[in-house]
Amino acid sequence: METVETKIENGIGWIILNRPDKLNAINLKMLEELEEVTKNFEENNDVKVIIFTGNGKAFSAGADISQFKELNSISAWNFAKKGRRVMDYIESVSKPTIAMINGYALGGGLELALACDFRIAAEEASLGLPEINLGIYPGFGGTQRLVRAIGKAKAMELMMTGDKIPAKEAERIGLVNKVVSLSSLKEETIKFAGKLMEKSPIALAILKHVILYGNDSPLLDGLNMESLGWGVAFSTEDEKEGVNAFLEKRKAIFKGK
Ligand SMILES: CCCCC/C=C/C(=O)SCCNC(=O)CCNC(=O)[C@H](O)C(C)(C)COP(=O)(O)OP(=O)(O)OC[C@H]1O[C@@H](n2cnc3c(N)ncnc32)[C@H](O)[C@@H]1OP(=O)(O)O
Repeated sequence: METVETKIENGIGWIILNRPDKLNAINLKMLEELEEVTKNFEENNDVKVIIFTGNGKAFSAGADISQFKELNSISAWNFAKKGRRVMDYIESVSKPTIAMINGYALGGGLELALACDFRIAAEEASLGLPEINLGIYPGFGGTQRLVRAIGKAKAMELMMTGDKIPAKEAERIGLVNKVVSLSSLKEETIKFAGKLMEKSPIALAILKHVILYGNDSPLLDGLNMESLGWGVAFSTEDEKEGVNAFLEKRKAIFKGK
């Protein structure tokens, strides 16, 4: 891989954006590699949780602006569609995903973080969608995901002013789940991932699907999805284990079966 590093450690699949001299700006190559490594981790049984982060002082400063010089309306549309497809894929992965935001998360970088299930940020991080300052606007799904994450008023403010906000403010408005010091970011993120790894991966996968797609559907469809998925959970060994463990007053050990 040219633009991302990967490793698997203790059930965690790490995807590390690796263009630190360009603040991990997302070019076409990185988009392609992100898709490939995410697919590999989705299919690898050793990976229970996927964590995205960046090398150096940024998570990612967004799409690579230097590539914009060559774009016309059609190629820009195609670039945006490709980026969107990759972000949609990352969002749809059946395993829990965490964006570990170590520094700048701007533009397409924040859009990548928004495609993850959870965002844990360092106090020093700065977040925003500054595309409007380039005469464009978010194109990797941000116009839709940010509104759903924090509500229309704040989302419109962030996108239409292009202001960057510190991690603490991002936490206050519900854009990130947790803010910790940079020195404890990795440890705290691993601890959070550990909590997820104790759960049934099948129940998590069904739950994630119901939350994501149920909430984008009419209420009745979402509620139907919830009941159907709830029934499906009863076909698993994990459900039997969870219920038996409670009744036998012991900790459940889920096998993902
Ligand atoms: C077609 C589909 C598009 C999908 C929608 C997404 C759009 C976007 O994401 S547009 C990009 C939005 N992001 C930005 O506008 C942020 C741009 N960067 C900055 O404003 C600053 O770099 C900074 C505030 C994040 C950090 O400033 P500073 O600490 O002073 O660092 P430098 O500016 O010197 O940056 C170091 C190095 O990195 C290059 N770089 C930074 N961001 C990008 C980027 N988004 N694209 C390409 N290159 C970037 C910067 O040019 C420097 O490179 P050198 O000059 O070669 O050292």
